[in-house]
Amino acid sequence: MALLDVKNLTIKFGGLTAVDGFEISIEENDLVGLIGPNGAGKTTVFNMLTGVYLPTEGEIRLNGVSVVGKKPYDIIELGAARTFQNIRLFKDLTVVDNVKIAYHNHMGYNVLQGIFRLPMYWKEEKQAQEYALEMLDIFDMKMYADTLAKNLPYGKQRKLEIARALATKPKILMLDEPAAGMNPYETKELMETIHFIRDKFNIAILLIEHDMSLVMGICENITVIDYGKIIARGKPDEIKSNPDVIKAYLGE
Ligand SMILES: Nc1ncnc2c1ncn2[C@@H]1O[C@H](COP(=O)(O)OP(=O)(O)OP(=O)(O)O)[C@@H](O)[C@H]1O
Repeated sequence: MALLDVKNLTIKFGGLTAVDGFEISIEENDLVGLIGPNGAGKTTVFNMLTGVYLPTEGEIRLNGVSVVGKKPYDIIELGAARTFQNIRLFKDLTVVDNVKIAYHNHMGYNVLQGIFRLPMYWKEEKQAQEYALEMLDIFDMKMYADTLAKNLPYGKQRKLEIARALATKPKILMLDEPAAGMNPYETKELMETIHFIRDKFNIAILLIEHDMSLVMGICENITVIDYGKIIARGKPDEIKSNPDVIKAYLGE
């Protein structure tokens, strides 16, 4: 059974079919890319996979469980985490608190234990703090733990968003243009980090990206969409030389 199995995923906005019959099957530990020209429907696919949009048609199964109609929070609980094209952090919280918040669904203390600061509360808070610092360490960001998120440079805010998504302990991580706005050095570093977290946490990663060097450099398999439809799927080398893909990108 595939970790994520998507069949005939379709969504219509009024007269526009933004995604039309999208299909993908992702296994544990896969590192795959979703690419396509501007407005092709990539983010709309993510929005359906994560419960932000309700598909007009189609099926999405995560570990065998149908997630169509489920709320984003429930889909996170089932093991799918994502980042956004436009960074969404709690900008007035510290870096470490941003990560701790994501870990909260793994904490077991109840309201009373929390209000009265009972031992269970302290034990779990300590665990959350340690876990969050461990996440930050992976991204080489431990030294920013007490910095407010809004004061981080752009590239580090992007990394923090990934660290926060990882802290929900997903089985699949969906990254929406993680390298957007990064300089070439930051992009290269990010490629290494993405590879590293896939191996360390044994998770699958689905990546939307405009930066071709990043997609071609790390993805084992790539799906290309244009006007909401799949036009190609294959290994990076096959995609690079596919005439339909070249045509879509050059806008002939
Ligand atoms: N809520 C919505 N209402 C109406 N149209 C929408 C909505 N969300 C997306 N669309 C349309 O669906 C199409 C696909 O948009 P989407 O943002 O998924 O493309 P994309 O491939 O992610 O583009 P980009 O690379 O520019 O981010 C576009 O024509 C967009 O205008």
